[in-house]
Amino acid sequence: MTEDTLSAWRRAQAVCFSFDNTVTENDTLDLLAQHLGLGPEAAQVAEQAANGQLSTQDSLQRRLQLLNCSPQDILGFLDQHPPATRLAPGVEDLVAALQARGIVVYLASASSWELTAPIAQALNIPYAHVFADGMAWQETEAADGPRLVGFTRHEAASYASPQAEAVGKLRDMFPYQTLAFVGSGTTDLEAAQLAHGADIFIAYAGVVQHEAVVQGSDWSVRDFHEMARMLKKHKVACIGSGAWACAAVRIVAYNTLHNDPRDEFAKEVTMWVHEEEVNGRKLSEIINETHENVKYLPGVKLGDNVVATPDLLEAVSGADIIMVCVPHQFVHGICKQLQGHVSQDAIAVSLTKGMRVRPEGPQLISEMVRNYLRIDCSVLMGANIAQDIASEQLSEATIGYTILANAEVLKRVFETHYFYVTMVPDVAAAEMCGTLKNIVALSAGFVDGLAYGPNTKAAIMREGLQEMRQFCKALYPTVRDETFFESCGVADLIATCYGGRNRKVAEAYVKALMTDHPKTFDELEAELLHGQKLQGVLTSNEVQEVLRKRGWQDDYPLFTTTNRIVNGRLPPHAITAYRDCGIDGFDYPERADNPTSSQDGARADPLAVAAREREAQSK
Ligand SMILES: NC(=O)c1ccc[n+]([C@@H]2O[C@H](COP(=O)([O-])OP(=O)(O)OC[C@H]3O[C@@H](n4cnc5c(N)ncnc54)[C@H](O)[C@@H]3O)[C@@H](O)[C@H]2O)c1
Ligand SMILES: O=P(O)(O)OC[C@H](O)CO
Repeated sequence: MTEDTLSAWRRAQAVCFSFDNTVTENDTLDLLAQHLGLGPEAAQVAEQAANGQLSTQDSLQRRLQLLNCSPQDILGFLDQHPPATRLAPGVEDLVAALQARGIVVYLASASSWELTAPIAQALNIPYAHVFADGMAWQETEAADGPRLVGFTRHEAASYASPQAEAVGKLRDMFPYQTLAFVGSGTTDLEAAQLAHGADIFIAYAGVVQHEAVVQGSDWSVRDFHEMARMLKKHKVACIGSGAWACAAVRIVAYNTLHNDPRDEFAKEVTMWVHEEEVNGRKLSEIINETHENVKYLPGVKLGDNVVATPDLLEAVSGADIIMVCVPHQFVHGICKQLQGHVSQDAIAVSLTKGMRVRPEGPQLISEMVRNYLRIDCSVLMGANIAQDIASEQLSEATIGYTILANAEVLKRVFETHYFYVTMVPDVAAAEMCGTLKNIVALSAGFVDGLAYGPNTKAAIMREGLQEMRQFCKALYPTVRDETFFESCGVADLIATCYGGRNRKVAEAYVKALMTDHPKTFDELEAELLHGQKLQGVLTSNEVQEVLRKRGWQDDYPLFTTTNRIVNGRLPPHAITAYRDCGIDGFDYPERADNPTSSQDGARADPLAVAAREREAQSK
């Protein structure tokens, strides 16, 4: 096999298998003849065909005449020869491996539909992907009931064989860039060699070996497992190495090593590290030596098969599953660097919670990845506190997808016994929920800082969820209500409002204000998170910019009140008066220099506000 053939096999978008002696380990009509006690006679006809004394069509007719069978004979045959007993060794695994990679599998049969369909079913090939003629029956005077007289080639058939017709139709119907055909007989080879036929022909010689067919093939195999082994394995790379990135990579690295029943993933997982020095050493070197990210997820072994690199392009080299998991303000810069350097066969999945605001409007991170890298991008969102997942506590997540086959691969790479993954065809809602809950987490943190009880927090979370849904629907009208009940929706909101970093820092912000030592969010982020990043403050400013530009502020009272508290325009206890967007006397006008840019992370100075409040109180 040449490099070109291997490359075509790995690129194939569709594979069409021939039937007899290819997916089955026998010729079905010969087996039927044996079942009816006519084996030697049928073998004689087959030999004449092989010697060129009979054409394929004539040999088929001769065998059917010989069989002279009834519908009951066919049913008896199917009963005694169940499909599973007739499959060629390894074909089931190969078909499953192809389908697992999103490669479409077809079956082109010169036998009849009635004999082909059970085999297709055993291989999980949908009937719509099966090409076969039906059986033609005729009442005869000599026999008591109808007899099989032929296969119903439809009148319009302009191809020499059903296999050729299948290849021709696939070419007409679908723009597959690479179509592979697998067969064992001369009609298979002819079908593949049609003008605009298959891109590669693979001779399967595990049951019968025709020298001319082997000679005419691009690749000849005796074992379907060899073809499965030659399929490209998915290689995963993670862009990011913070707390969640590491916890997620740890799952993936475990799965590629220990939980890969289809053998579809390369064992090694690459992780891009935003390089920094920790205790005088490069973090990427520490990770590669200790298999632990001592700064962002200390005490947790990631897996020996995780390879850290500070080189972004090296990280994605050869990867075809790209996880994006960096704080959202950095994704744009990273996408620009990756543009043109990512395999066009790759798929991406964003674990990042956040959005980008451009002059023309908001942009989902998945949309940005899709636009820059020109590949499909799903999202994985959910109630996923990194440390809890790293300690293998039961958790759930939601994959939002546009292409189901990609989501299915992602589900297999992420799901494990403590991490359950569901899939929804709703990228926008899943991603926006993950983004917006970070604002509500700040609101909840204010409530905690003020030491209010569960009723108040529940009220704030309820309103938060309502505004999250309203905002999603306003921007993406096709989002589905059901998505808000998935892990990415209400569950993530609950987890974040009780256990997240945004909540923690917002609580500390209030407590610091209430003592006489107010601190900025930046100071608290550095003090409490040790390098981890707070997303809620930036997101609040970004969302507020959208609300302001569209005149929607009054329609989102909790988001707006939270934003005013974050920027020091309202005191924290205004959170409980969110319905009025603040308390009379505290509703400071918008500042002209309101910092909303997510790129530089600039924020308003709440110290000035606290000073104003103290001054007002002392008057
Ligand atoms: N931590 C969690 O529990 C959690 C859970 C779910 C989702 N998320 C989301 O995942 C995303 C990533 O968060 P995380 O927890 O993995 O990270 P983190 O907050 O733990 O760490 C911050 C990361 O940003 C990196 N960084 C700093 N400056 C950078 C720069 N200029 N360019 C690129 N990277 C830089 C740091 O090296 C570090 O890896 C965020 O959107 C977050 O909301 C986090
Ligand atoms: O710690 P937070 O507030 O960034 O939230 C973490 C996760 O998003 C929770 O699912």
